[in-house]
Amino acid sequence: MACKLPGNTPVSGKSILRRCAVMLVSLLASFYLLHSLTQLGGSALRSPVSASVSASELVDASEAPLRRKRVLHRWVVGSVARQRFDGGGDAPGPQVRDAALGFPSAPGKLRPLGDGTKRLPQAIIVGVKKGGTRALLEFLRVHPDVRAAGAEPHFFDRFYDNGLAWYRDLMPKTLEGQITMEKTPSYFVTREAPARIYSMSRSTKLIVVVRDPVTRAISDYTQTLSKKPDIPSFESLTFKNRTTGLIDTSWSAIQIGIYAKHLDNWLQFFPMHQILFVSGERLISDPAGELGRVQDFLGLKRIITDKHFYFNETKGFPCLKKAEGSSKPHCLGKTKGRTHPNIDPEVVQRLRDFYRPFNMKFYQMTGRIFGWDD
Ligand SMILES: Nc1ncnc2c1ncn2[C@@H]1O[C@H](COP(=O)(O)OS(=O)(=O)O)[C@@H](OP(=O)(O)O)[C@H]1O
Repeated sequence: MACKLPGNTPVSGKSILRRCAVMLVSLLASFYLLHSLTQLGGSALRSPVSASVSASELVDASEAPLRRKRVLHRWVVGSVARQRFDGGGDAPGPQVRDAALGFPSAPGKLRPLGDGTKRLPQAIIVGVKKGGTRALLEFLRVHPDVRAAGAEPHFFDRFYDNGLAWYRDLMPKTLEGQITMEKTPSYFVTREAPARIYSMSRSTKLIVVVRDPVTRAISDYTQTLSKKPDIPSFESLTFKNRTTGLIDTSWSAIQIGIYAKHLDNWLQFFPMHQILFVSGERLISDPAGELGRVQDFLGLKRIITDKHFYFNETKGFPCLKKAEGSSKPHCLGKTKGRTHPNIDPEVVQRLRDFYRPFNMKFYQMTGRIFGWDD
């Protein structure tokens, strides 16, 4: 390698050799440093992906930034945030995602990462599917003393074998005095759920959002239809035998709405005063009113009031003026508030007749007339 010195400065041969050696050493040192840095950065960013990425994920280069964001995300907030993304119909809005990532999307109640402790939930929204459970949780998390897992953990029905430590790890960190919450609507109809929740903590507060079982069934069917457009009609699924008019109570869309029967199961473990029933209908017509009851039940200061909501004409539902950790208005996503298909009025009437006695029993048990049979 030729060694030239800048300018025409007269120098001795020995001095040239010394300077050349110094330059060579520093050049080698720089190369080594650069190499180490790229190795470190490269492997750190790559290894979590290579461990979990599938071949199909690798083909689309346009996905790369998103994937990196996901990896970063996994590092920063772990499984809690991961859940926030995989909720299917319950996918959170961008502000919630940014908050989960620890990005300060807006001034609010975001605290530096690492604050607080992960705790098992003291209150759980246990049901019912299509009752309005997502709306309730999104509204509740506006409260500074409520922190909630984003997506549905399904611990007490699907993942119980994973153990309580696994479950706790899904929870957000909370500070002293804050309530940890989650919602999984399928718990309400899971036989084992009451005993399991009881064995976690007998003082767990339970919330059930209930809705007219007929519209709930149609809503449930609408959701299934959106995923599997080829399923039989609602009318044909409703009956075991259409001519005899025998209702198929084994169809989950019908079964879930027999609230009195499921509630019986919970009352074997929890006293009535530990369960709050929220009207899905009132949650739409008077969200602040229902949220007032929920805050009282949870022992929270009534912070969420009328001022937090506005009625969005396009959505046809109440929305938040400001979502948690954001200064922007926030409505629930497209999967909430779907248009239902028209159902044969005779079938609807038949279902109303079917549910009436169960509804009456439910009103009696809960001490609240929900008005589904007016
Ligand atoms: N504010 C607001 N915005 C949008 N949607 C609202 C709201 N409040 C209640 N609802 C009703 O919530 C229904 C979905 O209930 P869930 O969130 O419990 O569904 S799920 O079980 O989690 O899939 C959903 O049912 P569908 O109308 O059938 O889509 C809504 O009627």
